[in-house]
Amino acid sequence: MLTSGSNGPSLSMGADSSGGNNLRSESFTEEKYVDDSLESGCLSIVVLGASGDLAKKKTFPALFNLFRQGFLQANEVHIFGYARTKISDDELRDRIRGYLSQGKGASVEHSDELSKFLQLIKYVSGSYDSGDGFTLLNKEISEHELSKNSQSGTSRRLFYLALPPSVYPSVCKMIRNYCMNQSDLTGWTRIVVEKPFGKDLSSAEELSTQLGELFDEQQIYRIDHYLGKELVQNLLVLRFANRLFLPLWNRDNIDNVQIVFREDFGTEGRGGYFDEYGIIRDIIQNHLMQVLCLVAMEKPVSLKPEHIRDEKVKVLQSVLPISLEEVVLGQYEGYKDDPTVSNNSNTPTFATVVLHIHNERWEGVPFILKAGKALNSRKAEIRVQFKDVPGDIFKCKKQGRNEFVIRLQPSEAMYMKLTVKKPGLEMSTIQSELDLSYAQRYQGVTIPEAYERLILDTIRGDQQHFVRRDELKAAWEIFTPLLHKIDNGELKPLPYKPGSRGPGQADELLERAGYVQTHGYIWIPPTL
Ligand SMILES: NC(=O)C1=CN([C@@H]2O[C@H](COP(=O)(O)OP(=O)(O)OC[C@H]3O[C@@H](n4cnc5c(N)ncnc54)[C@H](OP(=O)(O)O)[C@@H]3O)[C@@H](O)[C@H]2O)C=CC1
Ligand SMILES: O=C1O[C@H](COP(=O)(O)O)[C@@H](O)[C@H](O)[C@H]1O
Repeated sequence: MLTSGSNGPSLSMGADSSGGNNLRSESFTEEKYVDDSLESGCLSIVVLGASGDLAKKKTFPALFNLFRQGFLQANEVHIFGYARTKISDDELRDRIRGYLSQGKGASVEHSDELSKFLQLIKYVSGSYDSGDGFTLLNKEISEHELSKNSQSGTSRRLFYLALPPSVYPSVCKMIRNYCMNQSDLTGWTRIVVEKPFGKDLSSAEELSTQLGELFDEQQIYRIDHYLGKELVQNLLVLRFANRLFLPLWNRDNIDNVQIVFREDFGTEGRGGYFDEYGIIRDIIQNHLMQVLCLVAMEKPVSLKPEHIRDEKVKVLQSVLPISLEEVVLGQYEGYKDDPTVSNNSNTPTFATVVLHIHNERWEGVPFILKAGKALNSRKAEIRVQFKDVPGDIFKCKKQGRNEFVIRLQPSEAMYMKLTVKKPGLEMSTIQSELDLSYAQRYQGVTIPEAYERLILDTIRGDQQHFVRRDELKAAWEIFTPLLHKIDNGELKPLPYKPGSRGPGQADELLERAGYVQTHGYIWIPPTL
C-alpha cells in the first residue's frame, strides 16, 4: 500500500534519533493503487477463532498496535471475536489482555490505550457451520454500523480466519450467506485466510475453488507473514532501486543462493499440527518460496500488486522439478516423544532442498532452501554467494568469496562480505564487511511486526503482499511430488541431535551445490 490515505499516519520508519537522515520519507505517494473513497468510514473487524492461539498471540496484538499508532480509529472501528467457546466479552478481553501489553514498545502508559482498545471488542459465540451464530454476528455488526454511520453510510467488513483450514469452506459460506456488507452502503467485505492453504496441489486447488465460488480473488487475502517482515519488504527496493545490484544479480556473477530458516526449539505444543504437515509444508513451500520469488523475479512493470504477483508466478513456473539427489530430510531425536506425534512418524523437521530456475537470469544457479526445527540457532537469512574473481592476482580465493547476506531475523541486518587489504604495512588481504545493522543505523526506530503491516494492508485493500491463487498453485506444483514421496514413506528423514546443525548430509549437499564456506572470518560487532 502506497499511501496512508485516511487511515492514519504513514507506516514509514519514524524520526532518526541519530540526527541524521529523516526516515519519515514519502511512502511512494505518487501512485495510488486503491480507491481511497472505500477506505474510510465504519470498519468491523471480525476475528474468527478468537479463542485460539493465533488470535491471542498474533491477531489481537497486531490490532492493538495498529490502534495505538492511530491506524484504527475508535470512532470508526469495532472488533468482534467469534468462536464456539461460550465466554463473555469480558472473558475474551481477560484472555487476550496479557498478550497485548507484552507487545513491542509497550509500556505502562499504554494501559489507558489498552482499556480503550479492549472496550472496542465484542464477543459472539457460535458454531462454524450453522446459520444461528452468523445471523447473530451479522446483527451485532449491523447494529454497530447503524450506531456509527449517522452520516457516512459505510460498511467495511474484514473477516480474519484464525482457524484451521478444514473449516474455511463452511465459514466462508456462512459469511457469504449471512454477513456480507450491507448492499445499500458503500464499502466492502474481505476475507483473510492463514496458511496452510491445503496439503498438496489438489487439496489447495480444491480449497481455492471452494473459496473462489464464494468470493472474488480481490476479496481474498492469503496471508504469508514472511511477506510482512521488514527485510522481505525491502527486497524489491534493494534490487530495483540500487544501480549497484542491477548488473550483478544474475548467473554471470552469482554462484549460489541460500534461503535459510532455523529455529532453536522443537515443535513443543504444536506436535499434532506439525506432524500432519512437516517442515516443507510449514516453512519451505510458503515462507521460503515467497522469499525466493522476491530474490529471483524480474523487475515488475510497476508496483501494482498484480504486476508484482505476475512476476512472482513466472519465477515459480520456471522452477524445474526437484531431483531427489538434491534433497536431505531430517527428524530430530526426541520428536516422537511428543504424545501428539505418531510413534512411526515419517515427518521431516528439517529439510534442505536445491531448486533450479530455468530462465535466462538464473540457469545454473542453485537456490538452496534450508529449514529446520530444534537446531543450534535461530535465524532466517538470504545468503547470496558470488563467483570467484577470475585471474586472482592476490591469491585470496581461499579466504572466501563475496557474500551478500540479508538477515531477516533476529537483529535485522544486511552485510556484504568483501576481501580488503589488511590494514598495515604488508600487502595482504583479509575478509571484512560492509555492514548495515538496523539496530545501529536506525536507532530508536521500532520495526513493525509482520502481522501489523499485513492487517493494515487488508484494511487498505492492498494485495501486494498477499499470495494470489496462481502463485499458490505454482508453489504446490513444485513440492507436491516430493511431499507425496515423503507421505508414502519412500523417503526417510535422517535422525539429528536437537541443538545440532541438522544432518551432516545437508552440509555435504550444500558443498555439492557449490557453496564455499568462508573459514577464519571473524566479525567484530560494532559497539553502539
Ligand atoms: N551485521 C551483522 O549482524 C553481521 C553479523 N555477522 C556475524 O558474523 C558471523 C559470521 O558471519 P557469516 O560468515 O556470514 O555467517 P555464518 O558463519 O553464520 O555462516 C556462514 C555460512 O556457513 C554455513 N556454515 C556454518 N557452519 C557450518 C558448518 N559447520 N558446516 C557447513 N556450513 C556451515 C552457514 O550455514 P547455516 O546457515 O546453515 O548456518 C552459512 O551458510 C555470524 O554470526 C554473523 O551473524 C557478520 C557480519 C555482519
Ligand atoms: O508459520 C510459521 O512460522 C513460525 C516462525 O515464524 P517467525 O516469524 O518466528 O520466523 C514457525 O515457528 C511455525 O512453525 C510456522 O508455522
